[in-house]
Amino acid sequence: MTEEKIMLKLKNINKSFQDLTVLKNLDLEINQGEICCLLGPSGSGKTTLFRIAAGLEKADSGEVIKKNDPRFAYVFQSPRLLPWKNAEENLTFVQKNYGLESEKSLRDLLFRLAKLENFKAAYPDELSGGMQQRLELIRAFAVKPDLVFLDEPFKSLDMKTRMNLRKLITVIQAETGITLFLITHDPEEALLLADRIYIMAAEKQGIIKEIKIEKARERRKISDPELYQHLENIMEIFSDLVSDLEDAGAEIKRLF
Ligand SMILES: Nc1ncnc2c1ncn2[C@@H]1O[C@H](COP(=O)(O)OP(=O)(O)OP(=O)(O)O)[C@@H](O)[C@H]1O
Repeated sequence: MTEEKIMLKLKNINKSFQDLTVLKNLDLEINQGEICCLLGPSGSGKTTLFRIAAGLEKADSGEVIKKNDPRFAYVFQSPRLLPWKNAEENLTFVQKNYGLESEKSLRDLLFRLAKLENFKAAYPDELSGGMQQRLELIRAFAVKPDLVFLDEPFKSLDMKTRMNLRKLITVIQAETGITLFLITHDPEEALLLADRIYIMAAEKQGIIKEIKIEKARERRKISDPELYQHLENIMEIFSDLVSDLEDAGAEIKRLF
C-alpha cells in the first residue's frame, strides 16, 4: 500500500488483559476511502483492536499512526441516541459538538436517504429498532467524518433491515468517499461490503489473513465465483479453528 493513501496505521500492537494475550505484534492499515472489515468469531479480539484503532483504548505497546488528524465518528451495536432529543436534534447536537455550523441541507439529505424525513420530530423511543439504527448511522455521517468506526451495527437486526442498512452505507460511502472501519462476524456481510477484510482468530492473537476484494461493490453477489471462493476459504479457516472439537467427540460421548 502506498504511504500517501494510508489513513490509519497500526504498528506492532500488543494488548493483554491480565495473563490473556489478545493482540500480539499486530500490524494493520486502512486506506483512505475504503471499507475495511474486521471479521472473526466471538472472542478473537475484534472489539479490542477496534477500540485501540479508534483511540478509545490504549495498547500496551505499539503505534497508532493517523494521517492528517482525521475526524472520527462512531456507530455502536445498539444505538446511543439521546432519548430526550428528537431525531433532528440528535443530529444537530453532534454537529454542534464537532464544531460544525448548522448543516441543515446535509441533515435533510441524510434524513431523505435514510427514509426518515417524516420522523425528524420523533423521539428515539417512538422509532422501531431499524429506524433507530438508521438514525444512529446518519448521525455519524452528519459530522462529515473522515473515518467512521462501526461496531457490528447490524447485529440485532432482521435480514431486511440489515440489507437496507448495508445499501444505505454503500450509497453514502460511494458519494462521499468516507473511510469505514467495520466489525462483523458475518462473512457474507464482509464480502459484500469490504474492499479489505482482516480475519482475526483468538488462537493466533491477531490477524490471520487479509483479503482484498476488487469487484465493484454495487455489482457484488455472494454467488459470484470470486466471492464464493473467498467465502469457502473463510469457512475453511473458521472450521480449522474448531477442528479440536472433532477430536473431543469420544470424550463427550463418554461423559454424557
Ligand atoms: N476489559 C477486559 N478485561 C478482561 N478481558 C477482556 C477485556 N476486554 C476483552 N477481554 C477479553 O479479550 C478477548 C477478546 O475480546 P474482544 O471483545 O476484543 O473480542 P471480540 O472478537 O470483539 O468478541 P465479540 O465478537 O464477542 O464481541 C476475550 O477473551 C475477552 O474476554
